[in-house]
Amino acid sequence: MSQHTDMTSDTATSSHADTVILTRDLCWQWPGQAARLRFPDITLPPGEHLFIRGASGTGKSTLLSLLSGMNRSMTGTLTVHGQELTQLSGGARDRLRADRIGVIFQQFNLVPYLDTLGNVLLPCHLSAHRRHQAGDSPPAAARRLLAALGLPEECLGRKPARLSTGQQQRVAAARALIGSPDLILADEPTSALDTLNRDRFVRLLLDQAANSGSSVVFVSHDPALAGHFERHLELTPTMGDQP
Ligand SMILES: Nc1ncnc2c1ncn2[C@@H]1O[C@H](COP(=O)(O)OP(=O)(O)OP(=O)(O)O)[C@@H](O)[C@H]1O
Repeated sequence: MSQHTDMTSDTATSSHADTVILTRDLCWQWPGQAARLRFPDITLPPGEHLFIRGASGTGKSTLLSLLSGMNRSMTGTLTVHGQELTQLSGGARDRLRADRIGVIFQQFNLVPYLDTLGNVLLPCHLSAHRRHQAGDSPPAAARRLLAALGLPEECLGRKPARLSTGQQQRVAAARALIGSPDLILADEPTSALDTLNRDRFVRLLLDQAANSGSSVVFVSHDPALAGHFERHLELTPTMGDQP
């Protein structure tokens, strides 16, 4: 049986109409896997920061793939920015993600042939909404974000292969933040960093998200990061839960 601890619903104070994420009874089964992943319900109001913790294999990345619309939940309901993702086509979910969601992947997924500025500006090329939100000069907005995240100026023209892991992480964060998306999803982006840099990065990310009013869902196996977040959710192993 699935045993999750849901602390978001308990602390939710807003109505369901006033949410960035609202999920009920989500589950997913990967092809070839006997166990079905069942996820606790989430109610996340605009501008709030949710920390999702769980050991390796408990389904953190899978849950983010459902929240971002990359995969479609097999059951239940999932509303992001008022749109029911389980009812949308793959193309419509891609559109919603481009316009409303910034994703920081575990391995950053920077485009190797683009330099730092090119990578950060990518969402503005994929979405007119994000371009509009980035203001009169998206390149200037990108530079401001990168400076706020502590990336040295000399890195702006470099491709990802010539950046350190911590620098790549800042580029990935700026790419997620540009154009002030309603929601930022971050998948263990700090796993390669030491404790001091990890805490600094999380603080910078959350401060920038707060500046733009973006909600954040941050997943990690590391409980030490929980103190940076006002909302918490724990995923626990499914213990052989069968369909
Ligand atoms: N593409 C896939 N095909 C088949 N099974 C998968 C796939 N991706 C993940 N799984 C399985 O789904 C379960 C949850 O994986 P997931 O990557 O979501 O966990 P996680 O909590 O993010 O793990 P980690 O902390 O190690 O990144 C695991 O049992 C994993 O083996």
